[in-house]
Amino acid sequence: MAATIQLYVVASLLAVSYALWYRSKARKRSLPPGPQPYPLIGNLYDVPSEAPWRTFAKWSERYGDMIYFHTLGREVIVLNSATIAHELLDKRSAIYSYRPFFAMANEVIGWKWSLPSMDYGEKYKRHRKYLQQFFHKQNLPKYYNVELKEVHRLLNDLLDDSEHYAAHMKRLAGGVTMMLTYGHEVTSSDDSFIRIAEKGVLTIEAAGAIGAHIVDFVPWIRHLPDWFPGASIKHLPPGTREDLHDFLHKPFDYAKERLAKGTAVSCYTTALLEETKGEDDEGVRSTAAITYSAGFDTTMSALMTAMIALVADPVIQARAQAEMDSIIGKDRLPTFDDREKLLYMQCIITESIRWGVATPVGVPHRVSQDDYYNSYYIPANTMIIANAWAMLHDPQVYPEPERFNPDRFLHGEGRNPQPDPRGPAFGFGRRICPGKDLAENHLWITIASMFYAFKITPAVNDKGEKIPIDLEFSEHSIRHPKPFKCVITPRRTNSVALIRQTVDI
Ligand code: HEM
Repeated sequence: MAATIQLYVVASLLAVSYALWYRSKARKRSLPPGPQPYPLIGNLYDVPSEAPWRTFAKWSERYGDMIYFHTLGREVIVLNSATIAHELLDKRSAIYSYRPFFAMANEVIGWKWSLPSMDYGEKYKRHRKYLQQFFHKQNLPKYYNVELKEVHRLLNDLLDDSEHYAAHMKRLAGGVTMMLTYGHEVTSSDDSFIRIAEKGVLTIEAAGAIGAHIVDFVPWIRHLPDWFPGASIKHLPPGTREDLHDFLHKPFDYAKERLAKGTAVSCYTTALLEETKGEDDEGVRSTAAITYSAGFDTTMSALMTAMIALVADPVIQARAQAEMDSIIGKDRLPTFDDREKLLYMQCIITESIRWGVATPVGVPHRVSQDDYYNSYYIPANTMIIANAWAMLHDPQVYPEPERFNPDRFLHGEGRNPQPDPRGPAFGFGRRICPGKDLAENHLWITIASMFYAFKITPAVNDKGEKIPIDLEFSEHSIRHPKPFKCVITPRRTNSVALIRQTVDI
């Protein structure tokens, strides 16, 4: 009898082991291909901390456009093709709109209120609705006057002090956000709200690359008491929490106070405070703060990208100016009404969005349940990275991808325009960037106005020779063209008068 039981136990153990082995093998076989992992750490050392999107794009040559790897137990799938990203993230957005949990950024530093890192659910939907309704394409004409005012201020600043053009453009981008969000007017680069916002956004840097911190892989470390050996890993630079707190609260309190006193300038915060009648201050406060943290740096990147491209290529710049002269004439500055007619300028904006790829890997998504695509198995909770950089620099889709060439998007007889880059550039499905139309308006009116009013050329050295423009980008999670020097001169004799007239308007 005992022998029978023993035999039965051994047979059962063998059967269970075989089933587990078979399951893991079958699972492995049907996962998308990817680099060979090491035991336990997986592919931790295969993913470079600098510009991983380039490495992911290279992997496509070996593994195809859907690549699986894992690091310390976190499963990741990279999508290098816009078609696959569309199939999964757009068409199956009901299960692909979740976010991975990033313990360091969300819990340790305290960014869990922020929409881009918030998981999908009721609270997320409410916050998203707030942003979406205010920044809906149909509502944007209401904000044209704010944008025009800021752009005209920029033109005046460039006349007064063209050397610090980058600082003036920062003031412009920050100024539009602060006015639309809090009704606060930014009059100098040294504005106190901008300083608060800059410090607040910097706190995220304590997280290192998002998802690269040990706490992100071993989340329970965040619960260790500070005195516990090893807990130092979650220590933050002094002032981090205070800076983040000020960023969230100070501008919001200012707008709320002014609303109570009846002196508020109508803006995102006041409109929503009135709508929610004091029942969701937290939602209004956190979505207001996100307009700066998600919108400022990305918009700056797009502005600088378009600018450097036009400065580096005088032929493209002259062509854009000739088109503007033919549509606008010579006696007024551009307005939003000109946009539809300026087809080449529209292609410049589209090409800037493609060429610069401000957010090369966007924000990762998470799939909430097991799924299959083209017979590949996608395990529940896998992090999905849409590699916009690979999609927008794929030579099969965009020949000579490193070349800035607005003609790719020209329509007309005999032309075959290349795919619109806005999908990959602004993200997918229910998570698509809610500020995309605002950002594009901003980009359009700024670039059109600057190049209508000024001729902008590379700086010259002591010998009068042009200093070549370095078209390299700094490859952070938001890509920026490296700083460059240029000469900004009024384009026509009446340009100064046209710009100065705007001061009194
Ligand atoms: C050129 C400028 C911009 C670019 C390239 C850009 C790009 C992106 C991308 C790629 C995402 C991730 C989408 C996804 O998860 O699939 C995103 C999300 C987001 N963006 Fe933008 N963005 C820009 C400007 C703005 C502006 C001006 C605002 C503010 C009004 C904004 C607010 C947001 C928010 C709140 C999210 C999170 C959405 C969510 O998780 O549901 N962005 N953006």
